[in-house]
Amino acid sequence: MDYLLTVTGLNAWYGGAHILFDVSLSVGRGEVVALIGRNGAGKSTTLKSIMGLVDKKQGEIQFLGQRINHLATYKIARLGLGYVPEDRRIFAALNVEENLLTGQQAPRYWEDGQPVAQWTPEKLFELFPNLATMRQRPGTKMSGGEQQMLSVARTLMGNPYLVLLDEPSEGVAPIIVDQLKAMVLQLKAQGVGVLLSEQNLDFVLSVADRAYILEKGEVKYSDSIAALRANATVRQQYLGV
Ligand SMILES: Nc1ncnc2c1ncn2[C@@H]1O[C@H](COP(=O)(O)OP(=O)(O)OP(=O)(O)O)[C@@H](O)[C@H]1O
Repeated sequence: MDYLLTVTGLNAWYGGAHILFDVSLSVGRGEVVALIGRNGAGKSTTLKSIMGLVDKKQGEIQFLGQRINHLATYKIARLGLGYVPEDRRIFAALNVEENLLTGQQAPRYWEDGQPVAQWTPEKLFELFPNLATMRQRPGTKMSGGEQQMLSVARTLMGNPYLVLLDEPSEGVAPIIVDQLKAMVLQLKAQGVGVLLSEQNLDFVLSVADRAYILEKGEVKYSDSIAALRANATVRQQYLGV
């Protein structure tokens, strides 16, 4: 498989604290890959490192065959790597439509000339019907789950080849979790890659193709979702479920 993203031997530090130890992973076109592990395992740090948001790191990160290790975050985003941070970061003073427009980027094409999934506010309102009912609502007057949807939708406005999703289901009502699952599957169907950090195993089992389990900053297990589903010992040992 041609990978959209490959991470090889990634180490990361916050100040003097060594957090990630030789993390390697890959995500292919149309592939949903889960990064799972308990609180503090290093999932967010892995995604932040890929996006150039961790000051000190070592290792190799390639996106679409290009080394992105030393690029500024905004340049990485403009290459078509979308990122939805755990804390959502929507613009509180802007309404839903205005927030969406801040994420807008030009259409993109795969190497073979096929268009990458191209998003407009109207298409996103079909995908997230809740947002369609609050187009003029400011960010301050939205629930956490609605903000989560908006944060994902704004990232999709950049027509990314690949999206990094940091714990999208955390603290979100079940009906919105269902919409987020459907969204991930729709991205996959359109060939977009997804790297999903999640603690919600049900979410992972519903949408992912493969999974990596992180523990204390190291990849302890990596296999297909079918294998993870069948392996109660690994699930119990690393995830406690
Ligand atoms: N800004 C920071 N400064 C110092 N240490 C940090 C910082 N952010 C995270 N850490 C530490 O790095 C480790 C990994 O955290 P990280 O947020 O990547 O874990 P996670 O798997 O995403 O967990 P969670 O679900 O709790 O976010 C933890 O020990 C955490 O305390």
